[in-house]
Amino acid sequence: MTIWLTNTATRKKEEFTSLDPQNVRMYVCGPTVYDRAHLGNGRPVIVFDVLFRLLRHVYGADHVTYVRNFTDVDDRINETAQNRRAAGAVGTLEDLIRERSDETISWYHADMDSLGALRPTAEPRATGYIAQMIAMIEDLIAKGHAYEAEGHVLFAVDSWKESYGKLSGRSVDDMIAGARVEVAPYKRNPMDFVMWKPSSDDLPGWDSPWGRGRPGWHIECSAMAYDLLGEQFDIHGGGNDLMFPHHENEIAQSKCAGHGFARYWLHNEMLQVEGKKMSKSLGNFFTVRDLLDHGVPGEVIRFVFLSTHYRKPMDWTEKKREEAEATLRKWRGMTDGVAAGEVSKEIVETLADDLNTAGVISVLHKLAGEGDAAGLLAGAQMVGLLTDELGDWWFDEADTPTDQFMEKAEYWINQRTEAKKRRDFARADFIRDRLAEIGVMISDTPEGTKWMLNSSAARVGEWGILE
Ligand SMILES: Nc1ncnc2c1ncn2[C@@H]1O[C@H](COP(=O)(O)OP(=O)(O)OP(=O)(O)O)[C@@H](O)[C@H]1O
Ligand SMILES: [Zn+2]
Repeated sequence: MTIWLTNTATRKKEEFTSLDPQNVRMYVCGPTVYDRAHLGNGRPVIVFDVLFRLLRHVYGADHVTYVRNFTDVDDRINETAQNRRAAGAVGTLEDLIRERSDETISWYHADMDSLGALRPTAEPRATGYIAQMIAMIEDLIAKGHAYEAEGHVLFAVDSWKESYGKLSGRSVDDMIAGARVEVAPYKRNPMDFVMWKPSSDDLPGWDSPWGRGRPGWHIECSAMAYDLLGEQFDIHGGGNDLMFPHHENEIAQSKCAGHGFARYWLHNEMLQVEGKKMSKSLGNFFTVRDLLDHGVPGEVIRFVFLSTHYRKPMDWTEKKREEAEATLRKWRGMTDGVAAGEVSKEIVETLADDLNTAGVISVLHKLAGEGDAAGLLAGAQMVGLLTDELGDWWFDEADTPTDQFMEKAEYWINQRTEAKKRRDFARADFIRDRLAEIGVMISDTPEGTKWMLNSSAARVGEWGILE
């Protein structure tokens, strides 16, 4: 089985070979944990989850290491903590920062679990690797690739000028001409970037050979990847918005430290809103949680993402949501109670062709059309659809109320109406609450009391609790 991946570093679709098939290693840049993930942030999570699943399928589940970090050193996190302190929250700034990061990480886990993403093998937090970052910076200074200036340590792009910019295909001179670079007086070249910066007393900081300070963003990924995956590893991923400067800078630091670093670079395209990247800074975003809270199942979100190839821009539309939901309802109905068969060769080959998830969905439609429920289930599960974990939004026809259930429900709803007429509100509320436990959700409307079945209620159909 050959996996083909489009390597940004060469701009070609290449045959993937692993350095060590016993331990295939992948690093993906994770979120900065200052706020809820927006829908766009969900895209790389799903794309690299699909790659993780494919690698596990081909090399074996125990032979793949997937690292995705949490960036928990960031001025936006500091700001939320400072605001909380200003609003009267107790604790040191460090405590409040920790609290904010912990909270954001738990939201991130809950939201990404809802999209059916497997947890990576390791999820390092930048604050746990400060010593490794300092060691790497010292090494780069010793090798002549970095210099200290006014409490900052900067990477000297001129020390690696011929290679800097290769990934994104620009020369240092082009970058200077095109970029809005921060021109700090202590920079030797305007493209030099910060690896360490000083912290004032009201900011988090760590002791270092250059005084109390904190790391820049890029060195975090270089140091964590080195520590957890070694000098060289197979795949590095992230959104294409990170290609420059973040990935370019990771490469410069790691290569100049003498590491082979990543062999294949994969970048997902952006989720857009009216032609622009969905992003926090543009304010054109909604969160994954917003959608889930509005009743859009995580499985439907996942399906919509899989319908577009990862290297194409896409947007979120109501029409896509509807179609995804209708398809999933049909497939769930077809595969209910069915045991998964073998994953077809066609599915694996399609997926292995540069993660052609849209192609996989076409094959799944074909299997559904042929009535091959076992094959459909196995193929869908290969890309994380139709799994048990994602199934709780759907219930099968057998869950629609029987006549007997309907009669009972109507009877008790009438009892409640009578109780309300008698102004026996305690009794009315008792009946309403017991009905909810049984799975009868009622709402009082101007047209009278309406109800619907909630088949995931705690005690569906246990009428005894009302007698
Ligand atoms: N609109 C988008 N579509 C796809 N991927 C995105 C989008 N926006 C961000 N990402 C990806 O999400 C991951 C987490 O990014 P990060 O935490 O830096 O985002 P952020 O700073 O919160 O978001 P923003 O880019 O909106 O300011 C990165 O891999 C990034 O490439
Ligand atoms: Zn990174």
